Amino acid sequence: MLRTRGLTKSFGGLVAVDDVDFELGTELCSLIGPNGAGKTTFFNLLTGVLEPTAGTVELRRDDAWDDITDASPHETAQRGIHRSYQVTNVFPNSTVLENVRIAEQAAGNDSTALWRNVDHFEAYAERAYAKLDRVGLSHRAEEAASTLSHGAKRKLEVAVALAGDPAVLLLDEPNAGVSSESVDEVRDLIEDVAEDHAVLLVEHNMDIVMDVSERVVVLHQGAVIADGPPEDVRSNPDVQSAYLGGYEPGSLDDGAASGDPEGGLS
Ligand SMILES: Nc1ncnc2c1ncn2[C@@H]1O[C@H](COP(=O)(O)OP(=O)(O)OP(=O)(O)O)[C@@H](O)[C@H]1O
Repeated sequence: MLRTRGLTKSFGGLVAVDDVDFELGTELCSLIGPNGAGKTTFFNLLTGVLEPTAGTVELRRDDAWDDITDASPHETAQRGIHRSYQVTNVFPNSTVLENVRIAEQAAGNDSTALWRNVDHFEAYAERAYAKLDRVGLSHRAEEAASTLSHGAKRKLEVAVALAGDPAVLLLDEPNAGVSSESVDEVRDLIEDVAEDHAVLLVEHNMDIVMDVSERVVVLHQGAVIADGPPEDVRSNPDVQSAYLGGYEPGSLDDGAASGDPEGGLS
């Protein structure tokens, strides 16, 4: 579906992503690692936000690999790689539905014609409504996005990322800042969208990662130090010393495996 070869990004003397060979299939794969490991930089390279120092990014289309290393963020989105952001990134004064409809319109590459054609407008609104339904927000469709709780805004972000029906979804900490009562809903949402998308998930909550992932890739100082099923990664001594630090399922209340050296979920 999506692969990198020798992908590298340096910022001056700092190698943030270091010679990464990675391939994402039709699966739910999590990318984990301590703060500063290079996860966000890796997402930025996959989506054209940053240009790599070296290496390639390729997307599978039919039976061939397309080189998208130099594609812009807009082009990568058009080609079917969508992303949700670590920081909430919605238009607060637009309605919940408008936020997704605008994304559907942008994905449809129909941004000017749309305003002249009522049928198109309604078709996009319908698709947007379906996305809201999927994330459990259709009952808030007509409210301003600013009125949503933080957790509901994260769901809206996922709905925006679903707009245009991408093949690949990159979810950057969809659970960040979500209240503890809503964690299960976010987990269910991640599992649901993985039913029909290839998903690469960055998530610091190890209970979620170990529960939902088919595969876990661990970055440390920009390099991949482990790649495999969650149970293998969890027991990998290199991963334990670089990141997990004694993590046991359900131990998050103790602050283990939070990615934050001082404990607690970041
Ligand atoms: N634009 C930039 N200029 C200089 N250094 C950067 C830049 N972006 C990231 N870095 C550095 O690259 C390294 C990797 O950062 P990155 O944000 O990718 O890590 P991360 O794994 O996403 O961390 P977190 O879990 O805290 O989000 C860090 O040392 C960071 O300070």
